Amino acid sequence: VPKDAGFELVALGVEGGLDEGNLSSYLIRAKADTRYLALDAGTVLPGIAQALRQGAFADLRPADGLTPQGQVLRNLIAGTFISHAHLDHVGGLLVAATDDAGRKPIYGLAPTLETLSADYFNWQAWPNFADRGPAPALGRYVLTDVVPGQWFDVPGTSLSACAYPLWHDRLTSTMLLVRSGDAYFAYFGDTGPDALSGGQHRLADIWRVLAPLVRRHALKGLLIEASFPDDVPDAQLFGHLTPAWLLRELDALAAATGGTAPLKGLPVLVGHIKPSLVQGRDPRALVKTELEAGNRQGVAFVLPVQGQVLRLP
Ligand SMILES: Nc1ncnc2c1ncn2[C@@H]1O[C@@H]2COP(=O)(O)O[C@H]2[C@H]1O
Repeated sequence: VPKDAGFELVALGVEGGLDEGNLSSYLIRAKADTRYLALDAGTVLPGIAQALRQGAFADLRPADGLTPQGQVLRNLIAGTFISHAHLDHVGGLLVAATDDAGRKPIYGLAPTLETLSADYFNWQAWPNFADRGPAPALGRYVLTDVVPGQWFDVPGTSLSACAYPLWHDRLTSTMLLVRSGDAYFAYFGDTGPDALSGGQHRLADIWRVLAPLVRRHALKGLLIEASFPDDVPDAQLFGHLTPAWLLRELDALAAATGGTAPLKGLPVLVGHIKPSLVQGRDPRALVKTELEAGNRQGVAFVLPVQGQVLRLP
């Protein structure tokens, strides 16, 4: 294994709602690379600012008369993957678009990009910074449909990636499997458990894909959601996971790999926890406690905080 294998992740936004300054967005790069692929874009510029305050992007050199925040946005983000077009996964990209560099790819499944185009980049909700839709199409972003199960390269990086559909209530969300050399990382957009999906088996299909990678320790980690603590009833999950449902899905991954052993120590990053407006309730603490209490597979749960840099060797 080359010593520069593996990934670096920067958490730009980690929460599952309510705080528009801290919504799902992560940057990922291969350790040997300079540039990142953004994984969702709920909160972008405030997340970059927070990461800079915490010492991220240490190799940044003054360039182009830009602020450090501007350099990261314009020069270090090579493209963006959108798991689904919900506002809390695209808002940061839209707001930053006025000052982003072109032409950058936005990757997503066809229906996701069609929603982006029709409902945001339409000159009514927002100027059309995309390369399709109502004229003039400014072309700063190249909407790039990806096909489930088909690998594509991310120009400007050594990454390639492959999308898999996920069940998310009334729409399709996406898992992106990211690859650099023989190192893999699985980024899950919002998803509910197979058992509540009305007979779909999106996660089971994905566990079958990931199992051989887990078995030979090529999967360096995964990032998945646990939106609500366990006391939220199934009928109010709206296509999301709780710790109990996530733990059951990890059992399914273990079964697909042929046992618990390969999962020991696997970094499982957990995001999209929804803050609560109820006095005294701390969903983040509840989710963490519930995950640790039920950690039958011995994975390494991590709850990233905004601005954190995570290294996955
Ligand atoms: N039927 C519903 N009733 C009330 N709230 C909902 C309903 N469906 C979705 N939501 C909320 O709307 C949010 C949209 O983003 P999320 O999927 O993260 O989480 C969803 C829930 O918090």
